[in-house]
Amino acid sequence: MSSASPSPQLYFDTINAFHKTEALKAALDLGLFTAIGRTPSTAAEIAARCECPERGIRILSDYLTVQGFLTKDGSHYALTLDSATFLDRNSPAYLGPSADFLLAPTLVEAFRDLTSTIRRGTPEVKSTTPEHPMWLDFARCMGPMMVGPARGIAALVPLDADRETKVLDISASHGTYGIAFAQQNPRAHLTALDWEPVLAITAENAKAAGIANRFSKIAGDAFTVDLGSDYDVVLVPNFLHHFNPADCTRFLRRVHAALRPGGRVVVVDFIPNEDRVTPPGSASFGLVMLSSTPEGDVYTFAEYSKMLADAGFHGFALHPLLPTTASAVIATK
Ligand SMILES: C[S@@+](CC[C@H](N)C(=O)[O-])C[C@H]1O[C@@H](n2cnc3c(N)ncnc32)[C@H](O)[C@@H]1O
Repeated sequence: MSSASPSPQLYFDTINAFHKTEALKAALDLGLFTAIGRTPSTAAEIAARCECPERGIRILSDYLTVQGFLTKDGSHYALTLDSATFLDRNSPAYLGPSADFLLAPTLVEAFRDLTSTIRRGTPEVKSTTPEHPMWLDFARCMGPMMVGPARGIAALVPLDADRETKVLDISASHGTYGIAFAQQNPRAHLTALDWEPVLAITAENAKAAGIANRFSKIAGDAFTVDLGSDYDVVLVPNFLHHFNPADCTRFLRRVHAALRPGGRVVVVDFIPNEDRVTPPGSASFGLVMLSSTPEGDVYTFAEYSKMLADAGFHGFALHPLLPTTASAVIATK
C-alpha cells in the first residue's frame, strides 16, 4: 500500500481556478503588466500608472506573484520573461487580444453548461452553426497567436520559386496561415476560404501584409462550395477538430481533388499522443470541442493518417510546432 497521504489540494486548486482566470483578465484590462514594463515597481507606482487605488493593485500583484506572472523583490514587482514577452502591450508578441475571444460569453457559457451537455450528448451552443458570429471575434482577436506556427509551417513546406504557385487556406479567419505562405513565397497566389462576413477581416489583413494583389476569396461552406483546382498547397488549420472522422475524411477527399499531382495538404491541429491524455495542451482541447460542437474531438496522428489515407493521400509526417501546442500533419497527393 502507498505511504502517501491524500491531499485535497488538486480539488481546491481546481474549484478555485476561476480566481486565476479573473485575476489575469483584470491585470490585462488594467494594463498592469504594461505599467511595470522593464522597470521593477512598487504597488504605489503601479497603482499610479494604472490610475487605481493602491490596495487593489497590491493584492492583485501579490496574487500574480504567487501564480508566477510576476516576481517580487522587497516591495518591487517585476515581469517574468514570459509576462514581458506575452502580456506587455508594448511587446510585438502581446497575447492580450486573444483573451477577448477565449473568455467571450459564448465560450464561457458553453463551459458552464457542461453537465447538461454531457447528459444530452450535444451542446446548446454550436460553433459549427453556419456563419456563427463567434468567428468574427476569433478573426479579430486570434491572429497574433498564430504567427509563430504559421511561419514555422511556411518554412517547412517550401514552394517552387521558378513558377507561379497556388495556396488555398481553408477556414482562413484572420488569414495568418495563408499570409505567412504568401510572404515567404513571392510568386504564390493565396485563396482564402471562410464564411463571407469573416473574409472581410481576412482581406483587410492581407492588404495590411502587402499581398492584396495576390489574394482572392471563396465564401461559403467548405463542405459544399467549389474549392477550385490545381493548388500546390491546401492549408487546413484548426478546422477538422470540429467534425467527426467520417466528415473529416469526406472533406479531405475534396481537398485531394483540388490539389495538383504532388501537391500537399497541411493539417494544423491539437494532436495528442496515442494515449489521448498527453501532452496536456493538445489532449485537453477535446473538452473545448465537447462543450461547443455536436461531434468534434481531438484526433491522434494515427487517426489523421487513416483519414488522409482514406482520402487518397500518402507520405504522412507529423511535425510538432514547438513551443506551441499545435502540430502539423503534412501529406502528399
Ligand atoms: C477555429 S477557427 C480556425 C481559424 C484559422 N484557420 C486558425 O487556425 O486560426 C475556425 C474557422 O473555420 C471557419 N468555419 C467553420 N465552419 C466552416 C465551414 N463549414 N465552412 C467554412 N468555414 C468554416 C470559421 O468561420 C472560423 O474562421
